[in-house]
Amino acid sequence: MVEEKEQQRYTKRRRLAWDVPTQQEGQVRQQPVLCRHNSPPKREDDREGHYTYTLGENLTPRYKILSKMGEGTFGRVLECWDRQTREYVAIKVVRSIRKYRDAAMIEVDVLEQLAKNNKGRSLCVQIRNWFDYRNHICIVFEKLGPSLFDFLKRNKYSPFPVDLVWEIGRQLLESVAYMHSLHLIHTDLKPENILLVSSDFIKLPGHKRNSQGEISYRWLPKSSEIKLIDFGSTAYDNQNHSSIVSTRHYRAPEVILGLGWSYPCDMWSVGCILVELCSGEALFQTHENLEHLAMMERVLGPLPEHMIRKASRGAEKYFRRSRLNWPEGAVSRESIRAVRKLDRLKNMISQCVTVGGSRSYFVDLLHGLLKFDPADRLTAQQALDHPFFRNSPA
Ligand SMILES: Nc1ncnc2c1ncn2[C@@H]1O[C@H](COP(=O)(O)OP(=O)(O)OP(=O)(O)O)[C@@H](O)[C@H]1O
Repeated sequence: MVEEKEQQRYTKRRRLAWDVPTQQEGQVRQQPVLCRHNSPPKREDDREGHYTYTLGENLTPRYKILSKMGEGTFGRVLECWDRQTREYVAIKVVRSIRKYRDAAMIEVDVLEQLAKNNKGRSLCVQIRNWFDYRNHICIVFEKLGPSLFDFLKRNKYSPFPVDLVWEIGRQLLESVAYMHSLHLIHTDLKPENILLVSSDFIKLPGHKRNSQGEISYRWLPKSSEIKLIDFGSTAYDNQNHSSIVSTRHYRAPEVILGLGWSYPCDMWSVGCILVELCSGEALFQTHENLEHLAMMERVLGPLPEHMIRKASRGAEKYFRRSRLNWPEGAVSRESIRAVRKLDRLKNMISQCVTVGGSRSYFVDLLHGLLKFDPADRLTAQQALDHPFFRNSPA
């Protein structure tokens, strides 16, 4: 499922989710809907087990399908009109394949736990309903805005201002601290799974001009309020954690080395996300374990020897005489160049954050989140108590 996820990220990166033309939606809304409250005739699912639908038709008599909002490994997310509550909702229609149906039921269970109090409801996407329709588990969510990834893309991968990173980082850590307090580990934190609550944004003139001398514009969210989504890979603390988890770029070293993982794997992902928001680009742009570890060493220094010694059978091949087999083991010159292009964390951040005081706190926080040894990594609560968050960046 994880390998599929890695490929998915690339389809995702090309996909326009948030900027789907509204014209399409508008056309659909104007179409007369025949048999308003009937379900369409039953059709075959597509080859991947996705539900086949046409915009404007019903998903059960209650929901009318308006547009496609996104797609992931588990299924498609459709914008629908809920005739009963008279509100727009986002419905994840899960693929009709056993493993995804089972994972969806775990997601429903997790969502119900998260929604037990106001805090959870304000930090994580709210589930409104769920049902089993034509062998597809359908999870009805409150409708949220674009993901942080959509926003980065919209801004041509230019960095977020540091005060926005501060606001987003604080809320992200609060959601993760809340999940951890319920003994839940998200395991798939990434900018695609963090949604802005509102789709409203403002357009500001940037400092730069393009090659034709025109001013370039940048978009900023009107509200920085965010919520976590996608609990399909969430794990309970009491499970055996030896499998490969997380989308590649946000995957912690203990996962790659096969050392087993727990709450700290989420904290590593948070560290990678904060750097990405600040620089505009994924910190570790790689598809391959040895290159990934080499990138980590380039940015953060050498891996601790005790972690190398404990590396699983599958990961031993990345080391020679207790050190990373790099650059000797590199698959290509491009790979060596990609690693060499990276700078130490402190220097990377200095280029993106110019405000002196918050910069040194930020670097210190990131070093705490990106500690190789999961036992030394900051917990979500410790990160929230870090001076970076105790002092306003402005
Ligand atoms: N409540 C929501 N409101 C608006 N958009 C949403 C909502 N939930 C999901 N989406 C959109 O649908 C996309 C896919 O959703 P989600 O990540 O839950 O699916 P998935 O199949 O579990 O994905 P993954 O492959 O990452 O596990 C999201 O990236 C987002 O763009």
